[in-house]
Amino acid sequence: MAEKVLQIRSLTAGFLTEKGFVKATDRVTLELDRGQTLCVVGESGSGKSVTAMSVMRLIDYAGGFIEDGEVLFSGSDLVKKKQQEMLKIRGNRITMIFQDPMSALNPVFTVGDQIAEALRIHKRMSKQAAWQASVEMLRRVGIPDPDMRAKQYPHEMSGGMCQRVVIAMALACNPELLIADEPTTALDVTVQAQILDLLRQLKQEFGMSILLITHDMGVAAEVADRIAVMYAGAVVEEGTVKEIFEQPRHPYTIGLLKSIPGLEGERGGELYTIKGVIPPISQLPSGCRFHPRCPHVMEICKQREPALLASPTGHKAACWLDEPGLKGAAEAETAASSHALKVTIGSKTEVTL
Ligand SMILES: Nc1ncnc2c1ncn2[C@@H]1O[C@H](COP(=O)(O)OP(=O)(O)OP(=O)(O)O)[C@@H](O)[C@H]1O
Ligand code: NI
Repeated sequence: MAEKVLQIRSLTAGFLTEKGFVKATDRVTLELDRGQTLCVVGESGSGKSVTAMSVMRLIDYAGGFIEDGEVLFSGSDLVKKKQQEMLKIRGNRITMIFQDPMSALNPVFTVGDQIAEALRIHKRMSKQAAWQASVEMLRRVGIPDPDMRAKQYPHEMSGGMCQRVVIAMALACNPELLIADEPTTALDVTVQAQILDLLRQLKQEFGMSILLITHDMGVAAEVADRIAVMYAGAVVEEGTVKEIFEQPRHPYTIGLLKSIPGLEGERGGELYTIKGVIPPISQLPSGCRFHPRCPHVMEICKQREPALLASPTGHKAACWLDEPGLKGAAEAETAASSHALKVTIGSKTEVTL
């Protein structure tokens, strides 16, 4: 069995509002093997960032809190840690990068100084050693002329270059886990691909694990080992990239795959959209949270919540269609209602939906 760097168990986190406690994640369970990349995908508001913020215990500072569950990092529960203890972990053993690199950088310090600062705090390096290490980090993230660049301020660099600096900062302390929340969303497509390549390469070099959050299935196809699909605060499907793309089990996942833009399907280029909107988690429907939008809804879906069940290979889905006995009827329905749609993701994965 591979060693687990992160085990999120039944994590319920949310915010105190005028209406009381409002959940943003609902019993989220996720696991990440050491050296692997887990992508968490889902529409806006599905609870991806709140999950990440909970792992970092940054949720405490965003007006929220963890109501229940465990976040085991290398076996110890971060939920039970004091913020004082988290200071030694955050920015050191677990680091995080965000969508907007500018907001992660301080405009009044040179980028070299900012990377060096992390090393001085967490690794107690001397000023000179930290500076040298930060120039070396800039080189490793593919910044040309790192000696000169280290002396520059963030505003003197492009967005893509700044994201490289942020990655250099995040990796300087050699973290066990990197959490990346939509790290390429703000960048243009070419730069996006370069940053994804860089993350893939650095994961190998540094032997770290990555939890990557994205709403983009194409990004997940590029970098993930495993993919977890979240819907309205809950994980509805989880499996290897191959399982998710070639044998998706949850109708929500199938909908997400069908709505990947820029793919040649047999539908004349028209983009598929999942009907309806994601409900606020405070107003979840009865039964399966996806049932009002599900093209295969059955009576039981309206009444009872399906459990997230694993197949023998570990591919998990929370859907009544998987229930033996219910499956036959549903398959007949599915065959009648769906047209075959072939999509190609990048150069690797071909899926028939
Ligand atoms: N500071 C906050 N106060 C109150 N509610 C919040 C706060 N931050 C997030 N939420 C709520 O928590 C839920 C989950 O939000 P979250 O940011 O985790 O979604 P997400 O999947 O990351 O979406 P996106 O793709 O838009 O980033 C949403 O309903 C959101 O409104
Ligand atoms: Ni988010």
